[in-house]
Amino acid sequence: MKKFYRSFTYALKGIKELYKSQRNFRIQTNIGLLVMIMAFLLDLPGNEIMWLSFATMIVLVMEGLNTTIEKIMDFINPDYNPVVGIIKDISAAMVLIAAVFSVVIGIVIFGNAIFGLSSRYGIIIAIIFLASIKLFSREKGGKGSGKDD
Ligand SMILES: Nc1ncnc2c1ncn2[C@@H]1O[C@H](COP(=O)(O)OP(=O)(O)OP(=O)(O)O)[C@@H](O)[C@H]1O
Repeated sequence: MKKFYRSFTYALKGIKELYKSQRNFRIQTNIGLLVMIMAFLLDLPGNEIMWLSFATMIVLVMEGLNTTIEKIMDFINPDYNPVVGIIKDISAAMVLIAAVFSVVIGIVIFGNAIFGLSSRYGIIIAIIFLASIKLFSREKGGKGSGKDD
């Protein structure tokens, strides 16, 4: 039990470090808090609260992972290196994907609860995002870079 308590305090230290050093983590925490307060005030059903909690937490988890990867890369290779750049970019991309997922969940749930909107608006955002990935990642050959590992 003592060991569990110690691990918990280390984890809290990590959260404190993330909150103090990462602006994005602070913003995401505040948005998450707002989302949860709104869910409470709107008295949303349990399954919607679960989706909103999942969406909020996954963004915070991905931001933590992104920060960890950035710190590891800066530690093992403080100089400019294109591979480090690619690793950091991909790491940031994962946060963006989680954020878009959260926006889709937010639009579906709050859109319906506040404005009576159809869930289709959430689907539209997801389609636009996924289509944008294809559109902006197109190479001349039309099938990505052809450099898959
Ligand atoms: N050592 C490096 N070599 C090559 N490119 C890098 C390097 N460090 C950063 N970059 C590029 O700059 C971008 C931003 O990196 P950085 O580590 O500053 O992330 P950040 O999101 O600004 O971090 P922070 O959370 O500290 O503000 C990376 O996604 C990458 O494209």
